[in-house]
Formats: sequence, C-alpha cells, structure tokens
Amino acid sequence: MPGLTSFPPFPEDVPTHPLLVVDYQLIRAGDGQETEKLWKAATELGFWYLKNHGVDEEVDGMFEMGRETIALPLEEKLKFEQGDQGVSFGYKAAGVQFMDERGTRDVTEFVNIAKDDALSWPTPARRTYPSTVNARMESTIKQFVEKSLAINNALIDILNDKLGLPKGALAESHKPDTFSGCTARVIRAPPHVGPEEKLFLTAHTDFGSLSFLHNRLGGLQVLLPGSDKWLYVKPLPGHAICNIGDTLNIFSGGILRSNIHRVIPPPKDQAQYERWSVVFFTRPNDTAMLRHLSAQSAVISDAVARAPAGKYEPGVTAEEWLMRRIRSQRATQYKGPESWNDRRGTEDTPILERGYI
Ligand SMILES: O=C(O)CCC(=O)C(=O)O
Ligand SMILES: [Fe+2]
Repeated sequence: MPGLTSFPPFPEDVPTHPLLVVDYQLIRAGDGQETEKLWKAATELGFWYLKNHGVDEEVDGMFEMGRETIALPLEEKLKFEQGDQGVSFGYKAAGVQFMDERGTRDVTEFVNIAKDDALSWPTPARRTYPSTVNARMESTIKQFVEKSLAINNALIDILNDKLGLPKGALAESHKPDTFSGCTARVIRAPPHVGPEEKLFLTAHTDFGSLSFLHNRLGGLQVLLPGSDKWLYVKPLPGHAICNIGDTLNIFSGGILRSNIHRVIPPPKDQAQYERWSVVFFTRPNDTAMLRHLSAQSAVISDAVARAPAGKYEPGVTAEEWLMRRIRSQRATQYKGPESWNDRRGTEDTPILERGYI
C-alpha cells in the first residue's frame, strides 16, 4: 500500500520544526488546556499535529484509491482532467502547473474529489470520476469525507468561540450540505534521484479554511513568520497535520494564520521513494462572501483596525477566490515572471532576495 510501504525513517539531522500536538479527543471533551493549545497553534504558525482523530482506516483506504487511480492509463485519467478554468475537482496531470518565475512545470499528480459528489453519491453533484474512484466512493471516500468534515468543523467551531464570534457564526459559511470547494485529495510525486533541487509543490498558502493532511514521507516544509529558512515538518505515525488556509485568515481579520509551506523531495534516503499524501480541504460555501467578520466580533474588529485598509476584504465569494487561485497555478496562465505574483494568496511574508511570495 502506498501509504504503508516500509521506507527509511525521517532523518534526525535535517532542519525540522516541531509542531504543537493537539489531542482531538481532549478537544471533544472540552478540555480547556487543549483548547488553548489549538488557539496558540492556529494563531502563531497556523500548523499543528492532530492525534486521536480516528480516521486512520479511511486514510489507508484513500491511499489505496489514489494508487489505483494513478495506475490507470494516462489517456483514461486525462478524460477527467480538471482543466484550465479554475475547477478544482477531478484529475490534475503532472506538468500542468507552473512552479516558479521561469515557468518550470510541476511533476505531481492529484486526484481531487468534491465533497458534494461524495455526499450525493451515486448521483453526481459537480462532475464524474474514473472507475477506480467510483468503486470506492461508498466504501472509502464517503466515510473519509464525512469524518474529515466533522473534525474540521468541530475545530472551526472552537476557533469561532475563541475569536469572540457568536455561536455558529463560522458554521453558517461552512455548511456540510451546501455546495462548496471542500475536496478530498490524493497526491503522488515521483521518486527523486537527481542531485538538482526540485519542488514538488511550490511555496503556497492553502486556499480554503482548514486542511487535514496525512503524509508518510518527509518533504513538507514551513517558513516560520519572519524567517527565510525552510524547515521540515516531520511526519509522525497516527498524527494528521492540520493547517489554517486563506479563508479563515480573511474571516478572522488575520488573527488565524495561513502560513506559507511547500513540498520538496523527501530528505536523504527517503528521496528514492514515491511520495504520497492524502488531504481533506475544508473550504467555505461557494456563495460565502470573503470578508472579515469584524461586525460580529470586537477581537476581529480590533485586528482589522490595525491592518492596512481593505486587506481582509478581497471583494469576492469563496468560489471566485478558489477558482482564481486554482487557475493562476495552471501553466497556460504563465505569461512571464510577472505571472508569479498572480499566484499569491493572503500571505505576505517577505522572502529574502526573492521579494514577496
Ligand atoms: O503533501 C504534503 O505534505 C502537503 C500538501 C499540500 O501542502 C497541499 O496539497 O496543499
Ligand atoms: Fe498546502
């Protein structure tokens, strides 16, 4: 199984950043200390480990589904390619995104399944999928989506209360039964044998509200606020990695941090293995207007008052934001070095010698 094959351990001698470990069962039990830990992680780096989440079996099934799908002939996969218009559901072929100012093409493949399709199965809601996805919709994908949604929404509810918002304010724009960009994704990157530097996923912030990530090999790196040094996040067995994305950053007036991260080939001996990850991206309802919620929270209102005017009012819906960001990654959008700026999210950490991301 791709997620479970044995491989060399994550090396101890590479620059690594420890994340806070949040225990989901303690969060569910209303443990005050654990809630504080979640708040600290969400506001300082925007990344944390989540243990005791109870989704391990479904994650293994998702790795299997990904392997079965990526193993299909390219011609078959291309029938489901997500295309250049900003749609984020379907298959993403290797080489259709650009990765840097020079327009270098990517090497990763994705299988993206809309939450709306998993929940409405067997009736398609947004689009159709390869046979290998259909075959596991009922047995694997639906369960993974339902459990991931419940976890992310429970965490969002807690952040809602810590932000001083009225009960359920964020839940209003994250309704499970309303169309949204919520997506289950499997990612595959090839083994990397070359000595040259390579990017699997270029520096980015996540586009939605909260990401629930499961990886096995190293390669994920974060840039700490104010630093230009990339640090690995070590995969820990049984621990998911959660991170805040742009839309919670906007709703919270910047209080919740959508931090830059990237994926490079796994470190040292791990580099010769295929790298797989499974992610669930919780994103707001398509029609939700992206705007800070300062009218509903004094804490957010204070934060917005200190921020540059208009920073947390992009003036678009969640669907428009997502489409714009997905489209801006496609190689067809690459017109020269200036196209790189169009890829920016909410993050504005300067990178030394490279200007802003
Ligand atoms: O594969 C990983 O470890 C991270 C994936 C990621 O950052 C993403 O899909 O947005
Ligand atoms: Fe990401």
